[in-house]
Amino acid sequence: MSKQRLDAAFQRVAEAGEKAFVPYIMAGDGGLDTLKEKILFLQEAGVTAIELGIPFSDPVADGPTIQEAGKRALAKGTSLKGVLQYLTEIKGDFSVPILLMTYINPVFKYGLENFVEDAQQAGVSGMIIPDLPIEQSDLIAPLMKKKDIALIQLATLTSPEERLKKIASESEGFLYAVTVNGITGARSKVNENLDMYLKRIKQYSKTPVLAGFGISTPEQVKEIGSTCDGVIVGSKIISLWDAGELEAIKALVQAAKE
Ligand SMILES: O=P(O)(O)OC[C@@H](O)[C@@H](O)c1c[nH]c2ccccc12
Repeated sequence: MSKQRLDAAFQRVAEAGEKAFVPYIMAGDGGLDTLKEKILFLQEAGVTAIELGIPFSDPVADGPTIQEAGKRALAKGTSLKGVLQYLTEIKGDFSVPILLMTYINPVFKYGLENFVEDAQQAGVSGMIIPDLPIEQSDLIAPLMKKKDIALIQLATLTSPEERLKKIASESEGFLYAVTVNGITGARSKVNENLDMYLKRIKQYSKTPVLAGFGISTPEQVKEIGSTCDGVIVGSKIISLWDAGELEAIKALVQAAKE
């Protein structure tokens, strides 16, 4: 369970000579009862893990596509507690590792210990908390270690070298390399200095390095994947799912395998 499931998934990808592909979806978008169907579809498509977003009223890092998905999920009454309860019910029906992406505020409201306990019960493998800086991660990291849940850290293009080293050495599961300065959302052009940046963090990191933000085509998956261990795609997955373009989602996942 938990973190081992994630580590094993990355190991399988590496052994197969492929790149990891982690889609982001918003929990409760379309109603929480559609979540199992999405998880099973993505598992079947061959994703490495799923980043499951918890909707939040003040999502500072999210671009328009994810903000809208969050609003729809909140309108359906989705809460952190509800998501963890639902996962606890369905966790026996799939094997793909689940990573929760939540802002820290709902976690504080929940209560740190209860949250980590319930996340473990729900079978969660890892956590991404974008507004919890590494300097403050001691608040929750020891609790998560005890429950064997990975705390995934984010590196950004503007992180100073020393901080980058700290982030890279402390990240668990994988290191999330944010590839743009700004918010989430599909972009047509890839940042030109990306190559150097990804190579640099790869040197510091003991875990796989996955690039995310602005990736939206199979070509970008291949191009960016070639300089790191895999990619994360959020906004594009959400808009393709909304449009019913499931084949295009499969093509994105497939691009990481070629
Ligand atoms: O949507 P994009 O541009 O493909 O980026 C991934 C991103 O959506 C997902 O990882 C994410 C959604 N919300 C976040 C907040 C912070 C960091 C990461 C995220």
